[in-house]
Amino acid sequence: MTLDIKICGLKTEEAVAAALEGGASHIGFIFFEKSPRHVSVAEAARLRGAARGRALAVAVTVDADDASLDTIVAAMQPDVLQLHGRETPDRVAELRTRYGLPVMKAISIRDAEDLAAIAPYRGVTDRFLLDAKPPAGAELPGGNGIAFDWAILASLDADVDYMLSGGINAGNIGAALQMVKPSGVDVSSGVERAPGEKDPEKIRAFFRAVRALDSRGAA
Ligand SMILES: O=C(O)c1ccccc1N[C@@H]1O[C@H](COP(=O)(O)O)[C@@H](O)[C@H]1O
Repeated sequence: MTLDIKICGLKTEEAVAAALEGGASHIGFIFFEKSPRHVSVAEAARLRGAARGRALAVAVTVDADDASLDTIVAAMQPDVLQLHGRETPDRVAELRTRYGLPVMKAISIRDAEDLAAIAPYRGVTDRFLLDAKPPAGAELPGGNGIAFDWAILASLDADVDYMLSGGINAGNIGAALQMVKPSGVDVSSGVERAPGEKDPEKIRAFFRAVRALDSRGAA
């Protein structure tokens, strides 16, 4: 199975181009005003245009209301909705039906007990995004550049389809994929030069690191 790679928090044409050239399967746009990666709906719509047919565009939202989601979906036409807040299973099911789009529900992980949060969403989310739990007092529910202990995932049921997220970068992707077998990985601050500023060279380095694993049959 090929590993999906999502480069998240894109704000510039240059960064989108680097992600597409690297072979990203997904590109993510953040609709969360407190984030340094926040983009306007119009900008995301423009940037995702370049990727149409090359990578799936993911709208990342945090407890967004229907009016905001209607605007995002109509203007940007995402391929996937990433729900990165406290959306309940009922809300996830409702949004999946309302927009007819695949949904990826983010679950925050710090300890093995956090895996219990997965079960209520089985059957209502198309895929999980397993991300590190933000530190106490953090403003952002994701994009904090923190990895969790991937060994925790050893007890996960084999049929849980997930992207691995949280503090992934070119330097640790090899170790991560030796330990766990996600269907995809999601990278944001690990390919930045400063919060919210993607570094095309770091994006390229990330893809080189994945390809090196691929040639050893590890990805
Ligand atoms: O990146 C953000 O600013 C963000 C804001 C609100 C919700 C989610 C956000 N990012 C998501 O978190 C993962 C992990 O980020 P990182 O690699 O640890 O920096 C990222 O891929 C986004 O999906």
